[in-house]
Amino acid sequence: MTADWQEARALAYTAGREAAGPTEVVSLPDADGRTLAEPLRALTDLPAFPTSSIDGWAVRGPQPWQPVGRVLAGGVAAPLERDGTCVEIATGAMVPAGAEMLVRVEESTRDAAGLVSGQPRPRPVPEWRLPGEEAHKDEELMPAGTAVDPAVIGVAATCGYEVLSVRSQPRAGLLVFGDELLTAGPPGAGRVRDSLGPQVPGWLRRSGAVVAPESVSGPVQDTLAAHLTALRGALETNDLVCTTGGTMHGPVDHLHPALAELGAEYLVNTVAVRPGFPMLLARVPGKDGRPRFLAGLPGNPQSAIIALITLVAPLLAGLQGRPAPALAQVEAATDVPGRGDFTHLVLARLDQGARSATPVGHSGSAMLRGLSNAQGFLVIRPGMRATAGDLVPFLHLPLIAGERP
Ligand SMILES: Nc1nc2c(c(=O)[nH]1)N[C@H]1C(S)=C(S)[C@@H](COP(=O)(O)OP(=O)(O)OC[C@H]3O[C@@H](n4cnc5c(N)ncnc54)[C@H](O)[C@@H]3O)O[C@H]1N2
Ligand code: MOO
Repeated sequence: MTADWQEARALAYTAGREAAGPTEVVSLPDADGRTLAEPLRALTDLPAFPTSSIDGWAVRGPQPWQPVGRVLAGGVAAPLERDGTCVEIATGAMVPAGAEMLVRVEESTRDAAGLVSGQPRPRPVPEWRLPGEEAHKDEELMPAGTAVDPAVIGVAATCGYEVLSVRSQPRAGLLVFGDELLTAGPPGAGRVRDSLGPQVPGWLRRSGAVVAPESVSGPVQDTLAAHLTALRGALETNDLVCTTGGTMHGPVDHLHPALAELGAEYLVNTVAVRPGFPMLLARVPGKDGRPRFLAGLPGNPQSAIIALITLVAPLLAGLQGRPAPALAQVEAATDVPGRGDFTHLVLARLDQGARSATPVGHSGSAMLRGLSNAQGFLVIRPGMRATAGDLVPFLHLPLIAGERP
């Protein structure tokens, strides 16, 4: 049955969550781009000890102060036991017990006898960082499901972690269907270039999947036998197999018959969205007991990318244990028509501040020029239309920062 667009996204996400991959323990550098499988907790107070934020003197009692030692970053300071004494201290060094103030070196003097005088900066602004100022021991700093980026890795290192528990990365493959497709040279004489084989792996990777080069193949011959062989092979080694084309019921559309042969269970079979209507998502039992997924992307190139961000991106988010991809809200810069009972996804370009979006040209479902000029889609829900100035949901393409400024 045709699913509502929002429901289809939710179904895909839930199916992914239910099949989320096992946990792996990886080194901090290898955790980049992965997802926390457990909350990240502070292992100690942070800072773990009172830490000088200046180069100068740690002093006790009234001045002048007799220097009795020196403490550098990395050292353990002996306590200051008597009034009228101080130790020389470096930025990052542990403040000795007994110290009452820190005096900056440039705000201090030494007399001929070596005694130090100076003006400590008045409290409550101490010149040192107090234990627990940034985090308390066992405090949750980030929940499970957090995407690991370089800053998260930095926090984990600050806390003292060497490894992180992360979700395994879903492995995805791609099978391109269509005897009319060329893999080299310009289109003509009834044939078109395959524009999905070269681009879909990039979108999958940006959505968190690992795509091995040997898991991308096509064009697969337009016969049921060839489809079955290719699908069985791809499902052996991948958690998710995307196919392009053949989602309809034309004379050489073999996807549905192949799914029947494989005993696949449809989670979504057509979505009330324009473009992209014939997209599908199915689940196939894996030999190891874990389910495999099959996403059928329609052949029209823009429709295929819409199916990717409608079904595949939420599925991959679920498989990685991440939150479902959220919609933004932006102002429609112009009037945007609806599509009756269908959700209308309208390729649009965000303005500099990403507050408003303007539909782009060349956005037919068989075209890709508009896609390469947009950051995502304005979402016009069934029965709706937008008037310039209305706040409208916006679905981002999974672009990396800086890719479409
Ligand atoms: N009788 C009907 N026919 C069609 C309907 C319909 O409702 N009734 N819907 C149309 C819509 S909408 C779409 S979308 C397509 C989806 O069809 P398929 O998924 O079966 O895709 P194909 O027929 O294989 O190809 C459609 C179109 O896309 C071109 N194509 C396919 N793969 C690629 C590729 N990798 N790179 C570039 N271009 C590709 C293909 O040559 C066709 O032009 O069905 C409509 N028909
Ligand atoms: O639904 Mo088709 O996917 O409009 O081009």
